[in-house]
Amino acid sequence: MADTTSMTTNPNTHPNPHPAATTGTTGSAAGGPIPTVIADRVDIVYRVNGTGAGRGSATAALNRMLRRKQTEKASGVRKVHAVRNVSFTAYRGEAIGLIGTNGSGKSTLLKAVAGLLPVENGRIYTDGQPSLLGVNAALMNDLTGERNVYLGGLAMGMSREQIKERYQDIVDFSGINEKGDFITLPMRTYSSGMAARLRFSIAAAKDHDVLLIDEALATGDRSFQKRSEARIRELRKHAGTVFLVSHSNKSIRDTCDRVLWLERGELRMDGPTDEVLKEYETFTGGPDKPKPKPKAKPKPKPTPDSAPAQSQAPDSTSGRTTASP
Ligand SMILES: Nc1ncnc2c1ncn2[C@@H]1O[C@H](COP(=O)(O)OP(=O)(O)OP(=O)(O)O)[C@@H](O)[C@H]1O
Repeated sequence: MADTTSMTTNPNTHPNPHPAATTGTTGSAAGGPIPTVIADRVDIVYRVNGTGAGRGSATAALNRMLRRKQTEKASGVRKVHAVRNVSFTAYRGEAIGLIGTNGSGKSTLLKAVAGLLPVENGRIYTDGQPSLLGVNAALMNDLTGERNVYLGGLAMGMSREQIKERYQDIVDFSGINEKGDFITLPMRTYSSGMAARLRFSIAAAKDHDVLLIDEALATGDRSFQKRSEARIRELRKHAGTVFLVSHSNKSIRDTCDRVLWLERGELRMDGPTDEVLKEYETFTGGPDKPKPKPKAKPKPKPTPDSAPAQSQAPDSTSGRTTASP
């Protein structure tokens, strides 16, 4: 089984295996664009235990251990082939959107680039340290926002001094304290949007070689999304590479100049944002416009005949659930 591999400093050691796959603006040094991530015919397969009879029970687990020599299927292991034969090269200074319908393999691919999942076949070469910022990034819910800023900062390799220096900026960027002193409350008291904002703010406090963002922008409100998009553009300027997984075509359009479209684990398209989104929107049945508000139905004019019928109709409050105090 192959695994994520660090690139050597000499790019010639691992020449770009698929130069034609790359488009868009690329950060470049005197010698040309500098590759930061190369995925070379990557397959990623999950193995799910306990799909046979007696699933989940201790006896089933014991049986599986004893019947090691049996085929995976017979011992109740099922394979999910999440990413199939995917190749691309990302360069410094690029912001790359990862799109695809649910279950198409976006998060899986991102985790593999971060080195958190092994690949079944192929190789992933990365230059520098990739950092995955997911909505489920591992901060501790029982700790205050403040403690989590330190925890997250330390986890990203920042020193205490650096975190202390940037602490106020992180809190201000997150907007957590806009509605009160929430930063001193445990994170479990935050709404999902607030928690995602704090995670993004912590991750964005550092300049990353390769920053992998999984849907974090979707949870913030519009003004936070704008700040985040501006920060992503800044990160790119500092010669990093940003990958953004999102179901919001608008976020992708505003932030990325190149898009990888995955479908059923396969790389369906790799190209400039507009081109790929155009095809994707045709595939999914149109751009992701905000849903129009349902128009209020014009009330029928009361007539003497209809009046009794109207009084029979359910009133507007029927079906509503009222929260008990
Ligand atoms: N831990 C896991 N164990 C087994 N299968 C998994 C696991 N995580 C994901 N999968 C499967 O891998 C495939 C790709 O999932 P993945 O989460 O990467 O898709 P995605 O494109 O990020 O989806 P979404 O847009 O819904 O977040 C799916 O078929 C999913 O069921």
